[in-house]
Amino acid sequence: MAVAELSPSYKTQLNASRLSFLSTHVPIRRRFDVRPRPRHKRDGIYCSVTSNQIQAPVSIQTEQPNIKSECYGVFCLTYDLKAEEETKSWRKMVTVAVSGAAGMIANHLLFKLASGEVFGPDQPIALKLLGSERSFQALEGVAMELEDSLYPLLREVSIGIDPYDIFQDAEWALLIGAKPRGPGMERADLLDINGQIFAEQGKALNAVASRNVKVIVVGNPCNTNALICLKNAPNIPAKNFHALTRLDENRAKCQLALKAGVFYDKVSNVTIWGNHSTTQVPDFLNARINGLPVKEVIKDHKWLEEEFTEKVQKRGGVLIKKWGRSSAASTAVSIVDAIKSLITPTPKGDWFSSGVYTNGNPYSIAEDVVFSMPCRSEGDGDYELVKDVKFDDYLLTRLNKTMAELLAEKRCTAHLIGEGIAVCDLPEDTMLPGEM
Ligand SMILES: NC(=O)C1=CN([C@@H]2O[C@H](COP(=O)(O)OP(=O)(O)OC[C@H]3O[C@@H](n4cnc5c(N)ncnc54)[C@H](OP(=O)(O)O)[C@@H]3O)[C@@H](O)[C@H]2O)C=CC1
Ligand SMILES: O=C([O-])CC(=O)C(=O)O
Repeated sequence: MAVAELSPSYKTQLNASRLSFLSTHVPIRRRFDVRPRPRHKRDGIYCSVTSNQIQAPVSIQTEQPNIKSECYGVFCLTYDLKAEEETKSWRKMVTVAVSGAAGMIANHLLFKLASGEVFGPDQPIALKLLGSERSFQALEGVAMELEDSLYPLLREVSIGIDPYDIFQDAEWALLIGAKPRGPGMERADLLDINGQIFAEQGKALNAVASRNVKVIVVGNPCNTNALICLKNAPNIPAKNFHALTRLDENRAKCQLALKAGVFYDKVSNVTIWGNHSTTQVPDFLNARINGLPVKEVIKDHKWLEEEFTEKVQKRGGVLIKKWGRSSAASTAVSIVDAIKSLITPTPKGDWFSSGVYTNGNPYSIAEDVVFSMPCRSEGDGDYELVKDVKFDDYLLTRLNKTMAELLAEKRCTAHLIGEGIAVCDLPEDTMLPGEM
């Protein structure tokens, strides 16, 4: 299945005895074994997991023809880490799988993950990058850039096109890859095409990922993709699945700060309710500026109800018009924020937004959908929904609209979640933030 490749630059650096060691004595072990290794042996960085269709040039033969995959490139090097005192205080490796890894968002995100910015300066990381035949070359390019960045914490990188390989033992799965909606494409078609991707990835996570994997779905339509993914992964707690609405929260905070003339760290308690679409509801009723209710600080309530809400809902589309492509850097930042919100205790009195499974929610939101709601975490990867939030007629009317949209998306993907035949009666104006 996998074909070994030694990147030419490394080939030239290796002396003959090392090469002969690699070609004959590479210990055959699981690629993603992250247990501490005796004698501080370290894998190289770059390992490829490919399917039969991908013809990577062969340069290392291990003489065991039945081996499904093997290390290659710099990933095959071994190092004596005895001298590296700092590694003694490092934590156990964390394994992070990323789909759409050759895409624009991933191109920002991967380097943040590898740098230690996300999981901390004592957290070694294994990155497992999922692409496709279409993107495999680009994926190799991404892996090469990761190699060349010499991140001390980045201990393993593997690339591949089979989610059953790439999701093996994943503790985090950041699902970014999804087909963009092309001109003339019906939203129902988009839901179906992407839904199939997420159904397959849900099955793969169910089969091979860590039982406590945390899944953040970014690829759009992310709420319904997350629902499809979790429904296809019955052995993983539904609570572990998130749809990314943190970018919307960040956008809302920015607009409120701008209007109030304060720096955005003064804005707290911002909830995005519902779907990551133009029906999303940025909640200014419960949000605070300098600890005060937003409505006491921003007296222009018409602006809040009309301009602010629409600005947040359509920010993605305005940016696409200016930039010519959708938000990538700020999305990557918001994925980092979303992860950090789960692995660090939420500041007292505050909360964060995430699209999560609605079963058991205290707000009377329909069960069995993925809906963005206010969450708090102890920093253990888990979260609880915030109970003390207020509702008024304005908020409730909009909550009902975004809920109706999500229920329609769910009906439209019934065939992917084991609920029979799909019926697509999506509201006409169902749009992603980037579509306008
Ligand atoms: N939730 C949020 O807040 C946001 C979500 N998004 C969404 O994130 C996703 C990724 O965005 P971005 O990284 O900018 O997009 P890119 O187009 O740069 O990358 C997307 C990746 O998706 C993969 N993909 C999977 N299936 C298909 C398919 N059938 N056809 C084409 N490509 C496919 C491709 O990788 P490969 O070939 O390797 O599979 C591609 O590299 C999009 O769905 C976008 O709408 C964007 C911004 C914000
Ligand atoms: O619509 C898109 O693809 C981009 C998007 O989600 C956003 O900018 O929020």
